[in-house]
Amino acid sequence: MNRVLRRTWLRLFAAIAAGVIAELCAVGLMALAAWLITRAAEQPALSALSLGIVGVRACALARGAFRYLERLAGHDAALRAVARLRPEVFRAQLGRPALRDGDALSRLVSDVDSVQELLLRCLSPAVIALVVATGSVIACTAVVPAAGAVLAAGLLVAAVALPALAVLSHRQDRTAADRAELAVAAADLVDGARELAAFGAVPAAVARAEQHSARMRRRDGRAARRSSALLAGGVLLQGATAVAVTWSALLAGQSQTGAAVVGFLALAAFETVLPLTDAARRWTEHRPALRRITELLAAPPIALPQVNSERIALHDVSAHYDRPALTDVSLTVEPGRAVAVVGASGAGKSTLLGVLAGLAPVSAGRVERPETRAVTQDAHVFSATIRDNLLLAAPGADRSQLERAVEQAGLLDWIRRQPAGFDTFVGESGQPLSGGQRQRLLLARALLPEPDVLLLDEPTEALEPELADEVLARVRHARAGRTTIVVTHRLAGLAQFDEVLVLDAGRIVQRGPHRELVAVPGPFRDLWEAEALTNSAIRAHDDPNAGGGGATVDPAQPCGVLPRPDDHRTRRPAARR
Ligand SMILES: Nc1ncnc2c1ncn2[C@@H]1O[C@H](COP(=O)(O)OP(=O)(O)OP(=O)(O)O)[C@@H](O)[C@H]1O
Repeated sequence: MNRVLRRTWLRLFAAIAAGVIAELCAVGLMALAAWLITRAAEQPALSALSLGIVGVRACALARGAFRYLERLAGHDAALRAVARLRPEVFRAQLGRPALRDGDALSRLVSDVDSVQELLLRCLSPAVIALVVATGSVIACTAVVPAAGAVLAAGLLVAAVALPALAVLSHRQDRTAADRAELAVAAADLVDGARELAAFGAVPAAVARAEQHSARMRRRDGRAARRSSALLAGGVLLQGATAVAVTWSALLAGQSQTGAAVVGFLALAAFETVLPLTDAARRWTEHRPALRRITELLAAPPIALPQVNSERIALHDVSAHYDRPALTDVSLTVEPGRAVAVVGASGAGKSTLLGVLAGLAPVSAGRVERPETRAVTQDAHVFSATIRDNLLLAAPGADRSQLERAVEQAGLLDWIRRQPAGFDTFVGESGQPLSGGQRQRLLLARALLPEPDVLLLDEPTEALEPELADEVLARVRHARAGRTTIVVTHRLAGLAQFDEVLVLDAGRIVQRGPHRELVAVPGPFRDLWEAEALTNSAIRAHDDPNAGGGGATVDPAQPCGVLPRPDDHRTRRPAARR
């Protein structure tokens, strides 16, 4: 953090210096004005007042000019700091666990903005207040020592006790949490409107959102009352201290002029110190953001995978999100091999693919890999034509290449049926695609540039079993001789792969050609047998005359879908997104 802000400190120092001069001028202006008024009441010769008149004028002009300079230099410094910090923060985030939701992402953006707030509305006012208050106390003490002590006491309460109360009051303030809850409730109402209506749950959901809103209103009211009380307390303290300072000056034998000068000086000094209450509240509000950014920047950089190898090799690679997702995985895939990755849900298949693609965090170990193309489950379909979506991967591809890619992905017939063909507009603001169409479009886009290494995460998950097998077979055929790694839940068609990796709880528990894995007892064989039993039970249910019991496992036969105890996706026709 310091490294990023280093070049900012000088500008910020200049801004603070300008702020200090502006506030000292404001204090001087008040003190001189008090002197001028009380001296004028004594009706001296005009020449006796001229110095005071010039002084008031000079202080007023200088105060305005230096306040302007302070704003200019302060905002310049803060904006430069934020401009430098933002790319650093994004860079630090690269390679770390992906932020899972928009809220976290926007926090990353607003966290950086908080630094600007902290510099301009907390740090700068605090330093200015400290210097000006000290200067005012010294000046007051020089005129009347007793009054200086009273002023010091008053300022101390305003600078310490009121901000402390503001911090305490802010800690009790749950407005931010309430706002977040209300936002979630509102998002549920909007996004889930159809489901709520279908289940007759709209009134209950609206009532819940209204409860949040009412609670927030009540808490907002309480917070506003607390902050007004602190404001009023500050103003009362300011007045009481000014009166006490004036009084103590008179008691010390000062003239009315001297007493008025220190009294007004005290009033002006408070003007600089009272904003500390608000600064303290802001500090409490923005400090967590500063902590998050400091931690992110201080964390050691994560080594990104090396992209200079012909083959893919993982050496004792581990990957963590908030808990381990891959543990000590070692793997070599020579160029041209076709590898299938199977395993239960949450076994770490997508993470492994992400590591191979350089998209998932590596917390230990070493990755060697060539340039890869990866199709992740949440790959994006752009609001554009089918052609534009495809050309994104290979801008120079001609029509026959486009047709070949979509044919391999099993989408050519559907595109031909569209009136606009390849010019059909799809995506957010275009024609809605079914899960299977979307998935095949993404697959075609990945196949189009014919990459040397292609990583596919469940590329046929949303397709009907027969079509899924057909598409996978076409992909294998099209990719013959090129490295292809496919995460899949379907056991059918695995015989086409050179090797099958079985993952369990983040570790590779078995690997080898399909025929070898299925021939020996082990995790893969268990999955295979379980699948065979499931399939025969389904067949028996569909056709009671066919007989369902006593299923035998024939390693030569495809099994269908890999069973997962908690799996709902095998029955779900649409893609996850
Ligand atoms: N971005 C993430 N942040 C935090 N945890 C994650 C993230 N992605 C995956 N995980 C966790 O890592 C573990 C492995 O997840 P992964 O998606 O790799 O499994 P998978 O075998 O592909 O599962 P599935 O078959 O359901 O897609 C899981 O426990 C999952 O909850």
